[in-house]
Amino acid sequence: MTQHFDFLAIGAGSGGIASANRAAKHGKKAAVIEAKQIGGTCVNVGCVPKKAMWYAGQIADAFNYSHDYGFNLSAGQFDWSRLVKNREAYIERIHAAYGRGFDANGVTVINGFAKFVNKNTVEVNGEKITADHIVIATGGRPSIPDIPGAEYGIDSDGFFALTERPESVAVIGAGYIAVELAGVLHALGSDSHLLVRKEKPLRGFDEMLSDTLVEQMAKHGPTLHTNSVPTAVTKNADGKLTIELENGQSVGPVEQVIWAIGREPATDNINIESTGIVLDEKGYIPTDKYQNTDVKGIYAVGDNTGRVQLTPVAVAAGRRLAERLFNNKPYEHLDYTNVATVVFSHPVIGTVGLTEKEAIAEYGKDQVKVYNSQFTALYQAMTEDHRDPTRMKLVCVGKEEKIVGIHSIGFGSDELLQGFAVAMKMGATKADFDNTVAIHPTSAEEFVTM
Ligand SMILES: Cc1cc2nc3c(=O)[nH]c(=O)nc-3n(C[C@H](O)[C@H](O)[C@H](O)COP(=O)(O)OP(=O)(O)OC[C@H]3O[C@@H](n4cnc5c(N)ncnc54)[C@H](O)[C@@H]3O)c2cc1C
Ligand SMILES: NC(=O)c1ccc[n+]([C@@H]2O[C@H](COP(=O)([O-])OP(=O)(O)OC[C@H]3O[C@@H](n4cnc5c(N)ncnc54)[C@H](O)[C@@H]3O)[C@@H](O)[C@H]2O)c1
Repeated sequence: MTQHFDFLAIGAGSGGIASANRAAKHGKKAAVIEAKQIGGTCVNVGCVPKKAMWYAGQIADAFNYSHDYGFNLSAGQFDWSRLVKNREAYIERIHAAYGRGFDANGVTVINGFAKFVNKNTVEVNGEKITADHIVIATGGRPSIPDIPGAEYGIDSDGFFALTERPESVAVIGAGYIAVELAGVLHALGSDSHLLVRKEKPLRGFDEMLSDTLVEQMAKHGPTLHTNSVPTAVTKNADGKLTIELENGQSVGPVEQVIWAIGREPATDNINIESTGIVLDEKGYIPTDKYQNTDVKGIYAVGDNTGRVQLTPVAVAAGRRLAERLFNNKPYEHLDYTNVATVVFSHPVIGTVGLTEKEAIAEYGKDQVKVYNSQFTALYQAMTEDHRDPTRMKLVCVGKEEKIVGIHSIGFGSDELLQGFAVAMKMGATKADFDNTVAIHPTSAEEFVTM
């Protein structure tokens, strides 16, 4: 018999789970269909395991500082497999918590791969399911380049599957994932190389952030190879890998090659054509600001819409969709501007709003005022070898100096940003920041004392 739901989410990742739970809380008969593991990318092969590995890197850094703080310690033998075991056990606890949440809300979980039959019907494990409202929340997957030997490399999913620490590794890419994984591997003792196609990583970020990252990487980070476009990967007799570059040079041999060159939407294999939806040229699902596709009753949220690819964005879009559909809020939608984000690099970056360049392009040079600050965080000021500068920038516009960009790199930049992002979203000016008494001694206080 065909099962029917009020609301059906294809994909139980960040967006699917959030929307289905919210629909069920409003009394709707809701279901999620998941082909792999509940929690999707973020929980299983993204934010969560990445942050656990990043914390391991932070602990390794703390060992390096410990002597200056009076301890006679060294990192000693690091057991990668124990870290992975504990990380995966934590992820299992998250799966269980999601299960309890579904039970409490009355959301049905269907395991299997869903394909559309028509705009109201999907097929899973040979069974048909219909729904009044269907949200496509299928996320994305890592891209692999089309070059000889690319298959010798692994992607971020493969990184999380590693059961041993590679002695040497080349990470290819210049975005979030590349700098995060290269930074973690370096901190945990692998001989790490980061290969970027142009002159530096994180080129879309404020120059101050990317330049500081490059400067500190040169002192104690992975080896950065700029202008390095891979053309082939070759496997040597001992199993090690060498990356051939367009400029005639090569990098390697290394034990592992990790591709971190971007992600593609998981929309190509769900028979979406049968619904009448037409994908854009990159395979993303076009949606309006209400997450509506061109077909009535079908919506899309999260990474497969080609907007900001972050978990809280998928969650917020999914929840707002359910609020709009089932809680009498016809105009509820997500504002995609000024989304704060953290790059868990070494050192960590927190950023929200416009870069200095973007602000000048949008408002004109005479309208933009920038405040910069550089200092050594007290945590590192105590250490002999790691007195790296923390750098912060406020980008302000107009006579009233409305804050349109907040950028920070250095110890604590991750945790300090959220509150400042609230202030910026509320329209704070530089004077509002100045009127706020500082919390001392912290790094965050620098933003109200510039
Ligand atoms: C290495 C890495 C680190 C990241 N770190 C961060 C971070 O620190 N902070 C942050 O905010 N974001 C981070 N992200 C991004 C974040 O994980 C994504 O933005 C988020 O998971 C997107 O959620 P989603 O619901 O769109 O898709 P996903 O979480 O990818 O979920 C989609 C789900 O749909 C399932 N699925 C796909 N097709 C079907 C089908 N036909 N039938 C049934 N099920 C299907 C998939 O198996 C998957 O479980 C990271 C991503 C990666 C790869
Ligand atoms: N901390 C976080 O919040 C976090 C962490 C990881 C991922 N994410 C999200 O996931 C998304 C995907 O991350 P990502 O790092 O895969 O993508 P990305 O788009 O951030 O970066 C991909 C990089 O690969 C480079 N590249 C593309 N093709 C290449 C090629 N053939 N050879 C060499 N380099 C190539 C690009 O220039 C780009 O710099 C991010 O945009 C982000 O939204 C967020």
